[in-house]
Amino acid sequence: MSVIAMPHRLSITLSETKSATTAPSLLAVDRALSDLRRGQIVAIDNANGLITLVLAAEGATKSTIQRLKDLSKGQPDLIITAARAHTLGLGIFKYKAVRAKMGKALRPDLIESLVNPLAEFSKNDFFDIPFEDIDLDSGESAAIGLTKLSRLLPAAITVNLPVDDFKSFISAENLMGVTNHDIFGYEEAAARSLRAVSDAQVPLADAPQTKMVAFRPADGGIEHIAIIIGEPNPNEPVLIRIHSECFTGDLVGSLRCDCGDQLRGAIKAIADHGSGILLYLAQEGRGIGLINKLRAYKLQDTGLDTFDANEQLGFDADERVYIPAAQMLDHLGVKQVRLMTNNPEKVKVLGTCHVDVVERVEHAFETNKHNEPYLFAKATKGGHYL
Ligand SMILES: Nc1nc2c(ncn2[C@@H]2O[C@H](COP(=O)(O)OP(=O)(O)OP(=O)(O)O)[C@@H](O)[C@H]2O)c(=O)[nH]1
Ligand SMILES: [Zn+2]
Repeated sequence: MSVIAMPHRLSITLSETKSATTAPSLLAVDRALSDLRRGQIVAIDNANGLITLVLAAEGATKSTIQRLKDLSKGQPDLIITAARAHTLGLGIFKYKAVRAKMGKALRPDLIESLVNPLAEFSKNDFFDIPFEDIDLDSGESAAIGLTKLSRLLPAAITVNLPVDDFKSFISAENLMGVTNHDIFGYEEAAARSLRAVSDAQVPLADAPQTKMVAFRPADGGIEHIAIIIGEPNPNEPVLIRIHSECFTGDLVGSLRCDCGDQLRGAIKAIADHGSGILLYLAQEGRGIGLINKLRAYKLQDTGLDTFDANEQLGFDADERVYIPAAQMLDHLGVKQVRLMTNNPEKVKVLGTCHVDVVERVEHAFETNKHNEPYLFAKATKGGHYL
């Protein structure tokens, strides 16, 4: 470990190598995510003698479904979120995941129509399929968690089977294995393991005195960036912006949202103030990923608002977590912040992550005809300040 003396009063600790305390559970989840995205089956150990074999619903094919059947000698189910079930008109469910006992109807085309609101479907196709609630701590709930972490549509094809020796089973079948406990704890554990791994001066057009610090979790997963402008004094409230990644708005100037203006506006405002920090969090599309955000945009073009579109896809209206932001501020020695945001939820959630938000600083910009419906929905439904 080396402590880098910064030209300003903040100091950061850089990890020389990958942390020796790398949690094996993080690694297992990370590998499972990659297998899932490649259409592979993943095995979840539920620590109760039952394992859950999982295939992501998105991209499932006849042959991968057949492999799941062969491995389990059983009939897999389709698991969707309660949000998706609700938008399909299947009623209100108690927990967040719902089992569709599809039986012989478990075909890629019908799966697609159940999980993807952009696909054609007829309600007649599934009117006789039984749907039931799934316990929060089950392997199937963990399977939904894995698909969300994979930034795929939140739906999984699963089958449970009794297995005495999990390790031997996954090794014999050449499957990636992970526990449900690891999956449920992944986001928080990854955030807690964030370490500053690299930093450099990067003069910006509107803020020449800028340093960027890159943070990486112990499993080598998703990285976040702190943009430090000037010389913030950690003994006083620091002016900060916590900005969620928006490829379309930040990078290529999309007019559908206000992100680009907020990003550049924050940099300018911090530079004008003299010092502060912008945390650039890799949680594109309020945590659903770019591909799903584009799907949400397509749904919004049919008249849905930004929150309903997320729910049609099976996601929560906002899937973001702010533990990474709290962890980065902690590493930078920042205790009290003046937060530039119009989102009351950010202020509230940061408080629960032990960041003392002493002031909310308004951060609104001119609207345009393309982003007005989005900003209107955020204000009227999301409670954002205008
Ligand atoms: N799912 C989804 N995400 C969107 C949409 N429009 C923008 N986003 C994402 O929303 C996020 C906006 O992030 P922020 O600007 O940090 O947050 P905010 O909740 O608007 O709060 P502020 O601090 O007031 O800006 C980014 O990740 C964008 O990619 C949309 O229509 N659907
Ligand atoms: Zn945006």
